[in-house]
Amino acid sequence: MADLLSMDGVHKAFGGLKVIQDFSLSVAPGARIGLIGPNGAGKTTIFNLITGVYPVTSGRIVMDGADITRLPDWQRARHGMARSFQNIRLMPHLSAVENIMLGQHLRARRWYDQIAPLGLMPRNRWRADALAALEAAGLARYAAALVYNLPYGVQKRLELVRAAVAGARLLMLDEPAAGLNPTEREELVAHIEKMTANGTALLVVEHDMGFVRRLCERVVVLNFGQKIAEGRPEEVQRDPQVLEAYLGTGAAADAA
Ligand SMILES: Nc1ncnc2c1ncn2[C@@H]1O[C@H](COP(=O)(O)OP(=O)(O)OP(=O)(O)O)[C@@H](O)[C@H]1O
Repeated sequence: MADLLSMDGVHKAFGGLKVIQDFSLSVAPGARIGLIGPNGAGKTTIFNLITGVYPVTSGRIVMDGADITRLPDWQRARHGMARSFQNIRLMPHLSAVENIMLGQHLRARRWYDQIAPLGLMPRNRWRADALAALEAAGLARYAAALVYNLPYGVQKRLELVRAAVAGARLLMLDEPAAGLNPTEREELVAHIEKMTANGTALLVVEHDMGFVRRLCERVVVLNFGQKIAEGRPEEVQRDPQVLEAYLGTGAAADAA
């Protein structure tokens, strides 16, 4: 099957500092991949290179057959990638349903969606669709609530609904489990599984290996900007190079 996303021989340097070296990655449609590694290994930089926050120094990034290496970030989003907990941050002073409608706006491609003034027919249709998406996600009771009044775990789930209505085929989650209690974490795992059951691919940066094991069938390990291992979570966790990379860090205990 053709890759949804591929990175080929990607390098990134900030001045003289080589942060990513010869990194390649293939994400098939519907794949669920965890990106792990010690602090400062380059995980967030990989997300920034995929989404176009930073240009690559060299190498190539292809999304769904299109070379996106030199595209600005907003054009990359149009190719169906959404990054949660960063560039699709919720608007706290809008209601849950209004936040979901912002996601729909991202997807609006038809001419009448683009030009119709807010408040007319498309807006009503978007509201109905947004309510349906909240209902399907089990979050309908929060539709009218202002986001800043909602529990953190619910806010994270709302971000996923928004990415889904924006038509994301690749969902990139940056430390989704951070700051969640065990119950919220379980709810988030169940929710992510539900939101990606339609074949949305998942790329997750996460320190919580339990969370990664639950969600991902494949794990890529970065250390000092280089890929040092890739495989099923249980294989990768036994890899001597991976154990070495984690030695002496807080994550070593999780990875063991
Ligand atoms: N804009 C920048 N300018 C200079 N150096 C940068 C920049 N962004 C990241 N770096 C450096 O790149 C390296 C990788 O950072 P990155 O944030 O990608 O790591 P990470 O694996 O996400 O770490 P963490 O788990 O701590 O979030 C670090 O040495 C960092 O200081």
